[in-house]
Amino acid sequence: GYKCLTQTKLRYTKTLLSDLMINTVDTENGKIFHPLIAGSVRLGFHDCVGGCDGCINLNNPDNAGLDTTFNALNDLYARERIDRIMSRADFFALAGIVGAEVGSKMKSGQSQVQSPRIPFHWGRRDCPTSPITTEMRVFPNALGNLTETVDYFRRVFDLTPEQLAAVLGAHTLGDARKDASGFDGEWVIERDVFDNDFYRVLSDKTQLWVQENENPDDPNKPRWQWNAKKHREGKEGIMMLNTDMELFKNTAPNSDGRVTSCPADVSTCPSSRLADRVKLYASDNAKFLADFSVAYGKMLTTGYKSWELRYPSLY
Ligand code: HEM
Repeated sequence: GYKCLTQTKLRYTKTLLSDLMINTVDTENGKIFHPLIAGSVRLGFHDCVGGCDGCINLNNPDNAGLDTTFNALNDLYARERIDRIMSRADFFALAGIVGAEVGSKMKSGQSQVQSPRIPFHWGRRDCPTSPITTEMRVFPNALGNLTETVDYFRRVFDLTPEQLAAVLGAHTLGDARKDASGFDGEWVIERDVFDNDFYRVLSDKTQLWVQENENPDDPNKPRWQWNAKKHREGKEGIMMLNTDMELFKNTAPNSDGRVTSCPADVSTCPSSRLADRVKLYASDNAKFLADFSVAYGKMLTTGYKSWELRYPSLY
């Protein structure tokens, strides 16, 4: 096991991670983005389902799309001998934290940045086959309704419904891909910027939310999602998953994820019980970042008793 982690070594590892995230770029539709920012925040979450253990099963379809981030982080961990400093599970959790921090600084033309402050404790243990595993963990169903999602996050992460509403704001980062999850599009225009934009877009009626199936040819794998008609003229596809939309609207999807009550205009469905939270976060970025930090920080300690994880020491 690891005996101690100093603030100095923690700061050093965080710098390696943020440099990697800033220096790794990709382009889509002629726009540059930093895929490891979103990927790291998602990986931090996925590694902690069933307990944070530094082990990912890339053959689980719910991990589709994580491979780029997984490989880049594992390369860094090996190349810089971070295995001398912390477990891989600690490293993945730290990457999630750094992803949110770097994303919060990606806003252009902003004089004063508001950043999340996610607590980092260390002492996580890796599974014996780290970084890979054949274990099949169960991830939330993107076609599901609010009750299912609230139950999942209470059971798996001990989060309250309000904390669920806060962590889903992570979807302001990154995108969903046809060749990964089968869903398609970005949640907001600026996919690298971590702020409360997810809630502003979600609660914006002028987006004209319409439910569409992105995979109509395979009846066994429906991919119902909410597309914003406002942006559909261009290539930019702004979308929400059912589970995102359910934070704001009570859409009553059936078991396939299809909505029949308001598919052509979500604004005609009634408000969900978390709609006021969505509006609160939409109007208050500092409050969102504070609540996100607590809830995501809690997710990143899943599977450990409080005394098993420690703050880094000063010396
Ligand atoms: C109801 C719960 C959730 C569902 C159903 C869900 C589902 C998904 C899906 C389908 C994708 C697209 C994957 C792809 O096609 O590449 C995605 C991406 C993402 N998710 Fe979630 N997610 C949930 C909760 C969360 C949480 C709690 C976090 C972190 C706190 C998170 C962070 C992300 C990020 C950052 C991406 C973008 C990844 C990238 O661009 O590489 N998600 N999620």
